[in-house]
Amino acid sequence: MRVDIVSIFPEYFAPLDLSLIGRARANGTLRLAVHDLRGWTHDVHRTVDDTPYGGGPGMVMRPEPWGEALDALTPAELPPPRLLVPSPAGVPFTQALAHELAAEPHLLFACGRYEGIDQRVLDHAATRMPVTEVSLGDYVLFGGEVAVLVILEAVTRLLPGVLGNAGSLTEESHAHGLLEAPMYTKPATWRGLPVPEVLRSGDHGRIARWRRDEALVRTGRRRPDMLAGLDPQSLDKRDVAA
Ligand SMILES: N#Cc1c(-c2ccc3cc[nH]c3c2)n[nH]c1N
Repeated sequence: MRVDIVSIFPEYFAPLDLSLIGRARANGTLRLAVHDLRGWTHDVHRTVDDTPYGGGPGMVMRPEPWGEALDALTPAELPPPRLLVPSPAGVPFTQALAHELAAEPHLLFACGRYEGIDQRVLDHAATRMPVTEVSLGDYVLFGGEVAVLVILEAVTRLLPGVLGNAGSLTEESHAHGLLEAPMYTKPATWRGLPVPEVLRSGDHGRIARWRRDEALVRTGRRRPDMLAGLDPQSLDKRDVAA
């Protein structure tokens, strides 16, 4: 997968040299480049923002640098990337969207700052490539960089070979529409607290049932909205009894 990121704070992405993302870059699974938007400005102050038409607080990111940046990163001889624009007004970023993005050959992230990017940048880009405004959640950040770090981590861990134990992907929260069950490791008793006996029973059928029940109960208590969204086909009669 190729990933390009455009930001006025390229140093925000230094952490992408670390850990599993760093390894994915080193082995070629992920080809990532970070670009400073100011490289596409032409004035002495390298200006990227201006006052909003119609008035209002703050500044808006100018379209010209963005237009030149997106042109430079989407050469006509290559298939267009999917443009992702973090925004409080975006569609929710979910595990399902992470899987969708993990199947894309080329992602291009546009990190806004100030009050956001001039809308015409997105409108014009949409004439040449798929554009998705995406939001991490219902709160407001200073800019898109943190969102890109989150999205990139969620997507990269889904790429083949990145996670040493691909089995993790099948049992984790949101992998099957539920929150994951509680996890335990040694010692068997810690500060007087024992590991649930079933997990030490060696009875894999009982263990699987216990984990499913715990996942259903935990999801019902913490995220009833997820239960409401579950495909009834994914439940069996034992789930109903839980
Ligand atoms: N994704 C996302 C966001 C943002 C966000 C994204 C981009 C910019 C550019 C200026 N301010 C921003 C806030 N706030 N909250 C979210 N869930």
